[in-house]
Amino acid sequence: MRKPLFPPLLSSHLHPSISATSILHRRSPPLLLLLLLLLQSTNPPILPTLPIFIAFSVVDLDGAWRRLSAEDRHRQPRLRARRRPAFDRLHPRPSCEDSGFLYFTYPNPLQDNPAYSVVKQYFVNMDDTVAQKVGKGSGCSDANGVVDDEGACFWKGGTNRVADHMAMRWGCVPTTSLDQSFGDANWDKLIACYIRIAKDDVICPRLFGGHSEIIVVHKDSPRETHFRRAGPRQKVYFESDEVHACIVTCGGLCPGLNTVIREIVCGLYDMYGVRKILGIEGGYSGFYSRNTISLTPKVVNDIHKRGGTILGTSRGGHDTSKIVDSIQDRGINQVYIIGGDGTQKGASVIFKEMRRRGLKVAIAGIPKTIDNDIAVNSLPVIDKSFGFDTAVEEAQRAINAAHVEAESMENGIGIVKLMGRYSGFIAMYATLASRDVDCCLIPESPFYLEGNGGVYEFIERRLKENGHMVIVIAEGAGQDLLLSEGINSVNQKDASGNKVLLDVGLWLSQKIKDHFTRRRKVVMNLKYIDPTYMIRAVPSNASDNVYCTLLAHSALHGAMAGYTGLVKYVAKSEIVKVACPCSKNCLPTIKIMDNIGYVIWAHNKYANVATD
Ligand SMILES: Nc1ncnc2c1ncn2[C@@H]1O[C@H](COP(=O)(O)OP(=O)(O)O)[C@@H](O)[C@H]1O
Ligand SMILES: O=P(O)(O)OC[C@H]1O[C@](O)(COP(=O)(O)O)[C@@H](O)[C@@H]1O
Repeated sequence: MRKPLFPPLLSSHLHPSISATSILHRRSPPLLLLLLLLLQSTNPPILPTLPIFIAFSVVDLDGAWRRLSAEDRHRQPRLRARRRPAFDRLHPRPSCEDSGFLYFTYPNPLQDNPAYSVVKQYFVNMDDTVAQKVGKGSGCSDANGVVDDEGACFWKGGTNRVADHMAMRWGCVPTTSLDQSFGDANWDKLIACYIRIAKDDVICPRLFGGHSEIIVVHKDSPRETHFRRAGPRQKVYFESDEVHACIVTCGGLCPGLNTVIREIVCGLYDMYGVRKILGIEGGYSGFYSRNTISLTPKVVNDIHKRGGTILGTSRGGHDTSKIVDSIQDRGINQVYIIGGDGTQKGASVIFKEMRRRGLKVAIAGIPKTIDNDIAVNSLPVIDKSFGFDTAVEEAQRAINAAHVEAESMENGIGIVKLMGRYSGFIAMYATLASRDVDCCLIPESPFYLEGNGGVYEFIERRLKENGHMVIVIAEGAGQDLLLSEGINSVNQKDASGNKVLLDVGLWLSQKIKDHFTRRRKVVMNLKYIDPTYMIRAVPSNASDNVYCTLLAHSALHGAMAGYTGLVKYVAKSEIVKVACPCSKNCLPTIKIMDNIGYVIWAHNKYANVATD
C-alpha cells in the first residue's frame, strides 16, 4: 500500500496555513520539495525522517515562518505582519489597506462544524453594506415621478426600467457598490415605493422576493453613509488556537451585560473553538491594576440570569498606554469592550495606539447605554441599545405602584423619577407603554412650573378632572430650573468626567407639595418613587437577551474576520459594523464610512413618538 503523500505526522507539524500552494509560491526552489515528496511517497519510504525535514525546510523557505510555539502564538500579530509579502502575492490586498481590517486568511471553521453546516450560505459578503436610508417597496405600479417645489422628486414606484428613467429625467448617478447595479435584468421586475429623491442622489435598488428596497444615497449629505453588514465571513483572520481574547465592561450598569459576556465566551468557544478568553475585572483600570478571570462556557453558564456584570465595572481609570502595554504583554489579540460613549471613545484611543504600535489586535466595541441615546453623526441610525427594553419594562412596575398609590387617595399624585442623563427615552417609552402617566418631563423639552401652560396649572386641571395623576420625570429634566434657584451641584463630576446631576425628582415633589398645600391650601397626597438603580440592576428580559446575543455574535464574527476598531449596532434592523467613535482620522473599514466620526447624544430621536 502506498503511503499517503502527506503523512499525518507531517500535516500535524505544519502550520495549517502552509498549504501545498503556499509552499510553491515561496522563495526557495519548489522543485526540491517536490523531489523530496516523491521520494517519501515510495514504499518503503526512501527518507523515513522526511516529515520533520520538510517541516524545517518550509520554515527556512520564508525566513519568518516556523511552527509556532504556544508563546509564539501570543506574538502572532507581529509574525503575521512579517508574513505579508508572501501572503499578498496570493491574495490581492483590499484597497482599504490598514484601515480597519486585518487580512482574511483562513477558511471560517464554522463551515466544518456540523451544527453550522447550513451557515455557509449565510456568510456575509465582504462588500455587503446597509445604507442608512432604505425605503421598502409596497407594490405600487405606476412609474411616474412627481417633482416637488424644490425640484426634488417623489418617485412613485413602477415596473419600468427605473435606471433609464431616473438617469434620463434627473441625471441620477448609479452606484454599483451595492448588490444590484443599474441595467440589471431584475430592474424590470422592480416594484418601488414612494421615496423622496433629490437631484443628484444616487439610487440603488435591491430586490427581495415580492418587494423591493430602494437605497437612496444623498450626495453631500451624511446619508451617504453606508455600513458594513455584520455576520460570519467565509474567511477569518485568526486561527482558533491562536486567539487570545479578553472582555471588559466599563461605565454604568445596564441589563444584559452578563448576557453579552456569556455569548461572546460561548460563541468564541463553541463556534470558533477558541479556548483562551480572559475577563478583565473592574473596567479599564482592571487591565493594569486588577485580576483577570479565565472565562469558559462553564463559568458563564447562567450569568445571564443575574443583573450587573460578573466582571465588575468602573468609571475613570482609562490610561491608554498602560492598557495597551497590558494587552501587548499578555499576548491578547482580540479585545471586546462593552460600554457607553465614554467607553467607546476609550476604545477608539486604544485602537489608535494599537495601530501606532503596529499591533494586529482586533478591537470590537459593543455599545451599552441604558439611556438608549446613541446616534452617529447626529443621525439616529441606531435602533436601540441593549438593556433599554428591560429598563422600560422594569420602569412599568414603579409607574404601576405610583398609579395604585395615587388613585387610592384624595388628590393623589404619584411621581416617578427614571434614568436619563441627557435624554428621556426611558421616561417616554415607559410612559407610552403604561398608559397611566399624565405628564412626562424629559430633558429635551424644557418646562416651567408657574403660570399658563406650567406644570402647576396642568396638575390642578388633571386633579379636577380625574382625582389623581401620575408624573414621570427623567433625571436630566429641569436641571436649569434647579440651577436658576441657586441649587448648586458645585459642578461635581464623576470619575469619567460626567456632570453629577441634581435630584430633580425630590425637588419637583417638594415644589408641588409647597405649592398646593401651603400656598393654595389644597389637600393632596404625593408619593415619590425613585426606582433608578432597581431598573438597571435587573437581568435582561427575553427580547434583550436575544438582542445581546446578536450583538455579541456579530462582534465576535467581526473580530474573527479581522475587523478592528468597530462598534456593533443595529441600524435599520440590520446589525452593522460602525467605526469606533471619535476615530474620524483613523477610520476603520471602508471609505463609505468616512462620515462616521463619533457617537453623540441624540436629542430628537423620538420626536415623532412624542406627539402621541
Ligand atoms: N474621552 C475618553 N477617552 C478615553 N476614555 C474615556 C473617555 N471618556 C470616558 N472614558 C473612559 O470610559 C470608561 C467609561 O466611561 P463613562 O463615561 O463613565 O461610561 P460610559 O462608557 O457608560 O459612557 C471610563 O473608564 C472612562 O475613563
Ligand atoms: O450613578 P451612576 O452609576 O453614575 O449612573 C447614573 C447614570 O448612568 C446612566 O444610566 C447612564 O449610563 P450609561 O449611559 O453608561 O448606561 C444615566 O441615566 C445616569 O445618570
